[in-house]
Amino acid sequence: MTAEARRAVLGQNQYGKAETRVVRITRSGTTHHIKDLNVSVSLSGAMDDVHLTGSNAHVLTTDATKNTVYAFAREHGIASAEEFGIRLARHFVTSQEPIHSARIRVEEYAWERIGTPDGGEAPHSFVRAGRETRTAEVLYDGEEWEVVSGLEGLVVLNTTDSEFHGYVKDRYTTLPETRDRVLATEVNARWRYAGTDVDWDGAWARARDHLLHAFAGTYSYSLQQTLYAMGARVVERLPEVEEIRLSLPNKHHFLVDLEPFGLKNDNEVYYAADRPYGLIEATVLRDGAQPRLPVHPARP
Ligand SMILES: O=c1[nH]c(=O)c2[nH]c(=O)[nH]c2[nH]1
Repeated sequence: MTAEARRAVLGQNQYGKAETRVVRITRSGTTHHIKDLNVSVSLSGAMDDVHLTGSNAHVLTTDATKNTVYAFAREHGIASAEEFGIRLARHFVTSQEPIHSARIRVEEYAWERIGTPDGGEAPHSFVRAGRETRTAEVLYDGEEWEVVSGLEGLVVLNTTDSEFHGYVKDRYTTLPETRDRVLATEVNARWRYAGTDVDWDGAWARARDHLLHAFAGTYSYSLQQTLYAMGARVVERLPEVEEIRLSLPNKHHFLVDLEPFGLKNDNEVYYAADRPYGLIEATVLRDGAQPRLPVHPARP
């Protein structure tokens, strides 16, 4: 086929401002509150012309979408990442005819109040809470809503109650079987709600608690089994959740061989390897629910 005969056509497209960092301070007297978000806006609709003809007549600028994030933070405050995402998505789809759907992704960085020497809390001093981030993703097409909440970077470790044995032994298998190992992972989870009538902060906190309780409470024969227990606990205990997808890197802790130094190592000294790592991923659904969470989510 000649180059002239091969015609290109425009496929799926979206645009918007990615990673707008917005920090909102709310002051109630001398006590201050902080919300720290990274917001990505992604819009789709009647956007053929901008790609094909050079007409920008349908284009709400990415600059304006960024400004909207800041203006809404001022005007409406940020009650939760989900509520803020819903407000933005509704605004873009209902205020601009050519925009048919909006996807808002939010990462939230948690700040905790710094304690005071007398056991109280400083009213306006904060410390960033670890590496963990809360995530929210809102999709609105003018009719249907999809809200997916999640968390990333929640690092957990069990010092026992983890075995791993009975696996396939091919000619390349060298891993020793173990009846007692350290099990550690970084929990990356996203869960999809059935609707939008949800107590976003409460549901998020309950989901996080259930993930932690299942990790701590499961006697594990593999990280796969622990993953399923974590996902199942969230789906079974939170009626508003349809499905959850977990991505768990196995943060291997290898026993160090101390025999060259004449020392025994009875599960006491480990080498924490950072790579490569096993990557265990699965979706857990409410029985009968449609799987809609993408297996490979786009970033940001
Ligand atoms: O929990 C585990 N699951 C695996 O599939 C696996 N593979 C491996 O080498 N170690 C582990 N641990």
